[in-house]
Amino acid sequence: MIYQRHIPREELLSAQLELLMQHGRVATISANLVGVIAVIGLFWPFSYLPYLLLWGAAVLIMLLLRSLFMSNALVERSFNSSPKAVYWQLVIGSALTGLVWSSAYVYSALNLPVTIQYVMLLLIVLITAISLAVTVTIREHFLAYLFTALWPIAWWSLVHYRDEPYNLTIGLVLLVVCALLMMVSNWIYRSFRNMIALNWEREAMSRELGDLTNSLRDRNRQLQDARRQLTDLANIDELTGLGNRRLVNKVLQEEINRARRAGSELSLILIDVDYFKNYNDSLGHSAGDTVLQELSDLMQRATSRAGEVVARYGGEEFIIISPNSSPAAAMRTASRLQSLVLDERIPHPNSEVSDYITISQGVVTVTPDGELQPGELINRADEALYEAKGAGRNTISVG
Ligand SMILES: Nc1nc2c(ncn2[C@@H]2O[C@H](COP(=O)(O)OP(=O)(O)OP(=O)(O)O)[C@@H](O)[C@H]2O)c(=O)[nH]1
Repeated sequence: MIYQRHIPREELLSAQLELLMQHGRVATISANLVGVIAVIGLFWPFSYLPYLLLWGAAVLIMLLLRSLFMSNALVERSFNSSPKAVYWQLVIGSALTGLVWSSAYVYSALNLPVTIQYVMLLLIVLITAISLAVTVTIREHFLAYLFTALWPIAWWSLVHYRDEPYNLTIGLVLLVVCALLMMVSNWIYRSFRNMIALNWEREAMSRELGDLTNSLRDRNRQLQDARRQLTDLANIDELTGLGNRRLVNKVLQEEINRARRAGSELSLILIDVDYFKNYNDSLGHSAGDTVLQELSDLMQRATSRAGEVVARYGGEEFIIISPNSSPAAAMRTASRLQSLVLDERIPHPNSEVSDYITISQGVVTVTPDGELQPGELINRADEALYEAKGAGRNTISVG
């Protein structure tokens, strides 16, 4: 489920701070640096040089500290851990820079030719415009600058309207400019904030989508496992743990196809317990079950060739599918199984052939042609088994 989320205030502030420092750092510092150089150039002929240089050095140190602070905050990502602290330091830095420019203007108005005063005003307006463009992601950062740079100049000009003919105009125009800039900064700031919030929401949603995709992938894997387990269960005989008739049909078809392609031999051994009905009747059905389980273990021990499959074909009938197996090899497997069963000496109280459990086996080997079907192969093995039964049981007959 995807929810419409709204960016938490702290995260919004962190994102704004990062944007401001990434994009505003170089531009703000460069604009102020150019301003300092311009002031030194303009004031040079009219001021006491050591004081001017001292002022320039102080402002440069402040700019350098501001730049270092921003670089540091970006590297250590302190705007994430303590955004409020970074916010206030940036706002204070901005206010201090504004004060530098308003005081420089007042100084020029009081001590320097009027042309220099106007050039200063132009310079400060330019720096303010640059500041607006690059630092407005934090509105207060820009407003702190505006109210310490242009705002004091406006009021100073109005108060000293008699000193210069244009002071009144400058004061009034600057008040209007300040009001306009406040409106514009508010408008740009809102756009930025929406952009950041939208971006955050998009990232949050894509993160959630990623989580959803992962959990869907997990569920899919679980379903596939469950399906595989179900298929396995459907192919397994519950009593003996061997493959069942369903598996025999599937494997036999596959092995016939493979042997047909490879032109190789395929052997089948059909096994039946002798006088098993009598055994059940004498010792009970559950004793019969135990015998079937013991025999299935022996069959697995008797098979050793790669790809051989032992399965319970039904009732007390078992089957061994032996790929790439010659008649001689199949006969060896059947003989080994017969010996193992006899060696086990499982008492049979009512067998006409032995005092112990015995089995009869029908063996058939084919090199499948284009026509051979699994059923035909089973029938041939069944006929051989029938022969073995007819020959007195506890025997192996080859079909
Ligand atoms: N205990 C037990 N008996 C089973 C199971 N499945 C089939 N049988 C029994 O196996 C016996 C098979 O008997 P028949 O097919 O008459 O053959 P037989 O008595 O073994 O005689 P021959 O095969 O001719 O030697 C039946 O009594 C079935 O009830 C099983 O899962 N457990």
